[in-house]
Amino acid sequence: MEPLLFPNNSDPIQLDMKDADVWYYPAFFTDEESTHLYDQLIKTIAWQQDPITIFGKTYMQPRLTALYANNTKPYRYSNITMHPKAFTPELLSIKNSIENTCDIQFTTCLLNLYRDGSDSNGWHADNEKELGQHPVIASVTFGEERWFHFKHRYDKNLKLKVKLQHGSLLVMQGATQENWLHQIPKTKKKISSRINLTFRVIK
Ligand SMILES: O=C(O)CCC(=O)C(=O)O
Ligand SMILES: [Fe+2]
Repeated sequence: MEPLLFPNNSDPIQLDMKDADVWYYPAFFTDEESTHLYDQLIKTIAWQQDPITIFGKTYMQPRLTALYANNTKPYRYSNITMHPKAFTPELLSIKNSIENTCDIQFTTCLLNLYRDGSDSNGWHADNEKELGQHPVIASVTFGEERWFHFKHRYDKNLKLKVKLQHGSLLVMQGATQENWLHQIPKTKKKISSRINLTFRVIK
């Protein structure tokens, strides 16, 4: 798979993906802001590790997660039901910055903490019923860079990977979740932690 390489600036790049609408902002937040936000989020978020059930088997999730929102609506995926906590000041400020760009009001943020290269997120689409049709998912990275893989659900020749940089924003919208799956694979490299925030609208 050919990796995509990007200049280090804040101009958005539309990924060349059939049946999808995906934008990448390599440096949405400055390096300094990103490091500050990483340090705050590591300390202030209520990170938890939940058991998940996939095809009838129960495992511990290979990463830590947390859910925050401006309402009390639960989010259900992989047989887990998460109940949100109220947005923290840092989450509200990040949400505000990306809302100005995405022109949409997010209700909810699902956070992931990949502690090292053995933490991962398997192939899936963000297509839960409560996200509605054609959801906008805005995904922010702080800390270690990780590869983000896409594969088309029906045209098996179509795949690509993007290295999500410290301070970057990836926006998936339109029919992306209907037609593509995504994952964060494990890596054998000795790497440190990555925080990911995915802002969503829960109806
Ligand atoms: O960590 C990431 O960049 C992806 C997270 C993700 O796909 C999800 O939480 O649905
Ligand atoms: Fe996802």
